[in-house]
Amino acid sequence: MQTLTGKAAAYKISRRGMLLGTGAIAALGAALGGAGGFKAGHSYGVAKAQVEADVMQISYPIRGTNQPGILTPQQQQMHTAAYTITTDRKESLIRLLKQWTLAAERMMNGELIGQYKTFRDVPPDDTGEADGLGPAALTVTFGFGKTLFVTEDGKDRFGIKHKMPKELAEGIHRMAAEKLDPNHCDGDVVIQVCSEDPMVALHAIHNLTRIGFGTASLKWSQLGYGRTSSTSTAQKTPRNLFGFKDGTNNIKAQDPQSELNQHLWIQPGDTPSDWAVGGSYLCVRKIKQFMEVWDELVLSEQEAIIGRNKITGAPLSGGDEFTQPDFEKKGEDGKPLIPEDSHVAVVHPSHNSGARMLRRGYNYMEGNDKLGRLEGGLFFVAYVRNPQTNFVPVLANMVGDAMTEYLQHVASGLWIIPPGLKDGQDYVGQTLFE
Ligand SMILES: C=CC1=C(C)c2cc3[nH]c(cc4nc(cc5[nH]c(cc1n2)c(C)c5CCC(=O)O)C(CCC(=O)O)=C4C)c(C)c3C=C
Ligand SMILES: [Fe+2]
Repeated sequence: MQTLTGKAAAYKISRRGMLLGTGAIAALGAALGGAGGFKAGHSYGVAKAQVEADVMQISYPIRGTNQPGILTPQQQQMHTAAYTITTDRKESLIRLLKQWTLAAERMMNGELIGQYKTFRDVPPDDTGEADGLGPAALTVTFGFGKTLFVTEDGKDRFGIKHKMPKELAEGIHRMAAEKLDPNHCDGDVVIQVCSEDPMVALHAIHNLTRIGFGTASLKWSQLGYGRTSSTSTAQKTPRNLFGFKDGTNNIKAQDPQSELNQHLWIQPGDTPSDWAVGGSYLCVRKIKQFMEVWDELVLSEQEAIIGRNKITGAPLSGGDEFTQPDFEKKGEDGKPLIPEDSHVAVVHPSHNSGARMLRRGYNYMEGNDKLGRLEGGLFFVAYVRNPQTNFVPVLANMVGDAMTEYLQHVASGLWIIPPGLKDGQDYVGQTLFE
């Protein structure tokens, strides 16, 4: 096993030593959106190609206080996979976590994960489909499910049950509008891969799954294309499949550290023996959106259901996209301008004991059903410090949400996210096993 090299810089663009930082994605948006004033034709084509090439060179480090892929500027592509650990031997699990960590670091650096072209008489270590593409802002984020700590029949196979936080053990209870497929829920280990390039994301899960053969078997996997949140103020707010701006009032990397500590990162005293300080919880809901029904609602109905203007994203109480909603403000008819059962009113922190979450979801589209209806929706992803205060009650409140009629929750999952890899550590989650 080779040791990890680590990276001191928060992130880098290797080619031409050009640092773009969180503005890189904004620069891409500005150039591609024409905001920078590029004229049509040759110069636009050259600029677009240049920005795309630069984005392919963005790389993030695996080492740090927190894992990458959470507060990292949200990338456009996602491939998330959940695995069943098929061994009962702790040493085999740790060996797998070391191999996964090393492979993740290599791929995040834009490197191949082992010998690829050298020996013609053995299968190459790397599956190869991202050769030459660059790191493309790849992040690999690991999480541990309840069943890694204790199996469904109560077995403590890795001797870590005493380190399972009660917030994970409680899970996510049954909710309104759900028809969950158990084969697509939870999992012993989850790996969330995000990138600006679809092939780079697919390649990472392909390689990691291959490394797991014999120790970890793929339970389910999910592709997401088109982010539905922003995690940095430098990013333009994207839209979801109902056509609304999504991710406006999200936790962002630029928020005060005190706010991030209160709502996002696990703090001392939160988990047994503090093994997960600097970690978080990953809460997932795969939500089918009934687009054909939604698309026939008149614009004002759609806006009343969300509580925001469809074009600008501003709250119906007025202002611009980033004005805070005023739930007291009434219209001429004496009713609140933002309906009480609108999505924004139901999930807003002011109606949920101040609870906030970092949303990091993706649109998905998986063909169509037998009646020709699109099979698509939102792969909802939220990171929180405590799922039982910051996620589950908000989700439960959606029973009174006017949008719920147009949704069906089809999958669900909860995992604890270990902290970032520290110097001297050689696998993600090491503090859990020591
Ligand atoms: C339990 C948490 C949430 C689920 C599930 C959820 C599903 C869901 N949301 C949209 C569309 C929008 N959501 C918006 C805001 C918003 N949503 C949640 C939580 C859940 N959404 C929160 C906490 C917030 C922020 C509320 C606030 O502080 O103002 C918005 C408005 C724009 C924004 O701020 O992002 C939209 C639009 C869909 C379509 C959906 C399920 C498919
Ligand atoms: Fe929402």
